[in-house]
Amino acid sequence: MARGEEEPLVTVQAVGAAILTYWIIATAYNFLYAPRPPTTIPWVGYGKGWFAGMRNYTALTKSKEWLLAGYDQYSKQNKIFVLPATLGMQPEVVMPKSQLSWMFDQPDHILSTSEAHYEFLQGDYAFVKPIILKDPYHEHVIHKSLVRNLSAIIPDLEEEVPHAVEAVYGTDTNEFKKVDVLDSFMKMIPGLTNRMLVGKPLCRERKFLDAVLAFTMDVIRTQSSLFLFPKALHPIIGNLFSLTVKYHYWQSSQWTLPLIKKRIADIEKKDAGDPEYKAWKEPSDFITWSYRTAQAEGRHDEMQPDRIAQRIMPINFASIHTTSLTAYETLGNILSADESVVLSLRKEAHRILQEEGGWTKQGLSKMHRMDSAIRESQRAAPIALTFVHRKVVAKEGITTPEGIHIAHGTLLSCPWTPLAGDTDIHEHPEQFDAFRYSRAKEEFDSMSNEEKANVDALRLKQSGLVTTGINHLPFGHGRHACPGRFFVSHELKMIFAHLLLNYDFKQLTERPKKMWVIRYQVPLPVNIEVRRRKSIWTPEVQA
Ligand code: HEM
Repeated sequence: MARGEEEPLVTVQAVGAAILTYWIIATAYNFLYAPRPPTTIPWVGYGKGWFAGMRNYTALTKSKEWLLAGYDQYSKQNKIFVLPATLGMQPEVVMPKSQLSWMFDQPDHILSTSEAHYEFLQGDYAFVKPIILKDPYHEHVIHKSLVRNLSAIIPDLEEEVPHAVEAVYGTDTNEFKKVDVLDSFMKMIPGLTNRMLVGKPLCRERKFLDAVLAFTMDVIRTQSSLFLFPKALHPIIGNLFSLTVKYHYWQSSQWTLPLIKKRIADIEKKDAGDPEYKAWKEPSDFITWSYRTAQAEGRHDEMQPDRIAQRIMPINFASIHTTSLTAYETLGNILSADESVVLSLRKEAHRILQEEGGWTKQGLSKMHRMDSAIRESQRAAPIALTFVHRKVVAKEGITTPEGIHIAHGTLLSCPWTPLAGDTDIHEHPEQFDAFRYSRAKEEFDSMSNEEKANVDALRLKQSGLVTTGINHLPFGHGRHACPGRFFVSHELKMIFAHLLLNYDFKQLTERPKKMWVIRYQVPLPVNIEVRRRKSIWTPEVQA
């Protein structure tokens, strides 16, 4: 530099260094002040101290190993332990099986589900407005209405499933088509979910479905990225990420708002006794359920069209990825199992369809084999290491049955993956045994009445896809267990029945591989070959 020339105060390097320093300090501050489980209980991972904490933070592929080790060492002795924080995720106090019922029994003002969801899903930014997850009224609506209206939904699904399947798997009866399994379900499920949420014809509008799907991806991006940023930066970064959330919501609302407004106007006319509406029957979908529930409960805020339109989005979020992943695991598992599995499932679907003349609630409840194959897939290929989180919201904290005090703000969880693979609970848990849960039921069905009298039929029912329990947590358990699971059960059975009866599949040579990053299974691509059959499968015309 020439003499007399002054060095600029602000250089690119100086700004970069300042940002990096701020980042490190703010992240360390977060790390220090985040609610920390007591150090008096065991921690798995590299340990509890500062240095160990930093190593835990960056150990992206270790959580599974740690959780399994903690489960063997502590859960089996009925003790809690801590799964450390990795990459901005909170540390979790993992509850042993013996304390799960206690955990599920705690009231919401002591252990909160919605607070755990709010924090995990970055509710300040990820769902258009914070109120959507702060007061999850859509969950209340689904809890109250979905099961009650299932019978009406079945004929809708029966009509929608062939449409959704054909749009993705095609109708070519000559050539096998290569299909990416997860991608295929991600294309099918939104239409089916939205048949229940907004009805036909909107559930078939590709631009609307694309907006909804883009929204769900925005949520995942916002939620997972914000973990990487210090909390002090969330108002800036979170609001930036939420721009795409708002944009895709806005796109979807161009379709939903006119429909909701028209529905409300129709309902008001019907309620006012308009003679033209005497024969009008309000459609049974999420729009009507939301409006009617809010009306009955005097929730004027929840009767507004834009609020109902916003509430459609988190339900789509709760449905699309979970259902698609479950279907992906199931298809991968049944196609890589012995060929007799597909044959057995086909025989069952064909028999029930013949008996019932179409899909009915009764017929679907008799699909024991398919029910078992889906439930077994959930067990054999869990999508997350720990499930069903609860946040301690009691200001004074909570004391566990072991007598350990856990502070306000701490996260509790259930060790789902270790439970699913526990040899004390399941015989040969490493195997995918498609009919693990249906053999006893089929045996029971073939018994005489005298023989049946000696069997605990209730126990048999408890191994159904929709039955939750401390040994089976893919749909959660207790008051907050997934209210969508009854819909999912019908939806998936109809999809698989339709696929197996109308399409041929080439078997997979091995079970799809799994990869775990932090606490989640990353679905690796599974490609299958599929061809439309010339005629529906029957035991007589198999080829
Ligand atoms: C295979 C598909 C699905 C899986 C694996 C699944 C899983 C779960 C789990 C584990 C929970 C409990 C979370 C907790 O206790 O912390 C849950 C809650 C919930 N699910 Fe699902 N879900 C699925 C599909 C659906 C569908 C289709 C809907 C809507 C129609 C839905 C709506 C909900 C709602 C509203 C809640 C919150 C319940 C509450 O907190 O009270 N889910 N789901």
